[in-house]
Amino acid sequence: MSRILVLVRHGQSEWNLLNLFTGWKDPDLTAQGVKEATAAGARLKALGYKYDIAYTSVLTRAQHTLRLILDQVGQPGLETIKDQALNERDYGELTGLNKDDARAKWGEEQVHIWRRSFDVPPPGGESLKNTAERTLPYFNAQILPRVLKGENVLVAAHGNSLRSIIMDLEKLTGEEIVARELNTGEPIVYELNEDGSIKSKKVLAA
Ligand SMILES: O=C(O)[C@H](O)COP(=O)(O)O
Repeated sequence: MSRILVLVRHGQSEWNLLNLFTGWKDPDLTAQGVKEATAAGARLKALGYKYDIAYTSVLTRAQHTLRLILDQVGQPGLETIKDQALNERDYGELTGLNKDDARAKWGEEQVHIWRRSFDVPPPGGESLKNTAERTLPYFNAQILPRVLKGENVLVAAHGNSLRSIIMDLEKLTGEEIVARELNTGEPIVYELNEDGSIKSKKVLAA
């Protein structure tokens, strides 16, 4: 029984490339993002796992990443569940703004607090803590039980929705998780024990 859980942030999106706060907006992958997702799939294929189910958000960049990975691992028809609980954190009024323009307007420190504090939400948006309040109930009710019963599960989602899940899995503090950067298209492969603790963890870096 292998109990594999793969978490992967989508490949580079059009708005990542333009340096815009994205949140719940729905840009697709860039050509570079397509390459990253395809390469992530090839690295997963080399591990040789077969997956029982996949989960993703309702946003195009995560779904497209998942499709490219499933093609690579030879499971293009795998059952996939899409849920907005896995969406990126909502960036509120920052959505669509250039990150450098936002720093010029509100100051470097304030923008850093909005991006990397645990519980200070940007105006009208979600903090990482607020994001965890929707991702974790979903993860613990829908995704984790499938892994614990011995299935292999792939999750393609977003920097901050995945951070909130990683925080819980790895038992990190708010301070520790906000310091963790997730690269686009870089799968993290966990093998879990029966009680949900981590047996092994591999980061499949490019
Ligand atoms: O929504 C966004 O803009 C990014 O995907 C993540 O943003 P961050 O680097 O500020 O967490």
